[in-house]
Amino acid sequence: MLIGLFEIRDVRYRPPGTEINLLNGVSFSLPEKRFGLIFGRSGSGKTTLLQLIAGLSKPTSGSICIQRYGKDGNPNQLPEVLSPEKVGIVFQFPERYFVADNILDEVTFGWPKQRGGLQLKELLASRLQRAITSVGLNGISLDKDPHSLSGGFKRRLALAIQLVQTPDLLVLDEPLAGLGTKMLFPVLFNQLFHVTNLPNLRYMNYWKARADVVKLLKHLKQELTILVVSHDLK
Ligand SMILES: Nc1ncnc2c1ncn2[C@@H]1O[C@H](COP(=O)(O)OP(=O)(O)OP(=O)(O)O)[C@@H](O)[C@H]1O
Repeated sequence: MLIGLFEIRDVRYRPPGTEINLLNGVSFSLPEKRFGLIFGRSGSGKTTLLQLIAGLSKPTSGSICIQRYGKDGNPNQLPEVLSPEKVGIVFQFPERYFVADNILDEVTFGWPKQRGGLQLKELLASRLQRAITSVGLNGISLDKDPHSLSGGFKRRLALAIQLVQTPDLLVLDEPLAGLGTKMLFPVLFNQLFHVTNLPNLRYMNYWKARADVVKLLKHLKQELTILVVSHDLK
């Protein structure tokens, strides 16, 4: 059986017009259908790396490719350059980039505008159905305004938007950012001292959003290769 690896080989990146390399010889590999985490302090270049992997900018040197290996562990063909169409990227705080006023338009925003044949329409409709189901949005009306969704459901929608494109690799920048981090103290305080008057439910909902997104990523990693960057190892 062939094993495919996403390989980042000695990648360097210097933004055009600048003198400093933001990335200096980054190399790693991630097997297909596995979950990878890149952990690093703020400003270490994580977002820059994801943007290169997603094809939003080009490495100054080095390569980003898929390499397939045979049973004997040797490459069985030339590496294939990772094309941007095969990568879905979910930015930090993806809800800030929502543009439509209903979920259906948001998910289908990047779809071909020209009139496709019935086959294309059926294909797109089935992809939409799969994406919506796999992120657990199927109970929600597609007429709903994306901005009215809860924090966790906004993240689900952001994932569905990418899944519709059926990427081979999904890269996520700080997927839990803004979901519950500031809520730790009130929840702990309430649990420790059993204060009944705190607006506990709201805090708990934030924590639920975090747990929901983690659960969803665990579910998605069965079918997809996922790479997450975060400054928060926990
Ligand atoms: N186009 C650019 N020109 C010059 N410097 C840049 C450019 N883009 C990013 N930087 C700088 O490169 C460094 C790495 O940025 P990057 O956003 O990749 O880090 P990060 O690890 O994702 O940080 P955070 O966790 O805070 O998002 C930062 O110091 C940033 O200010």
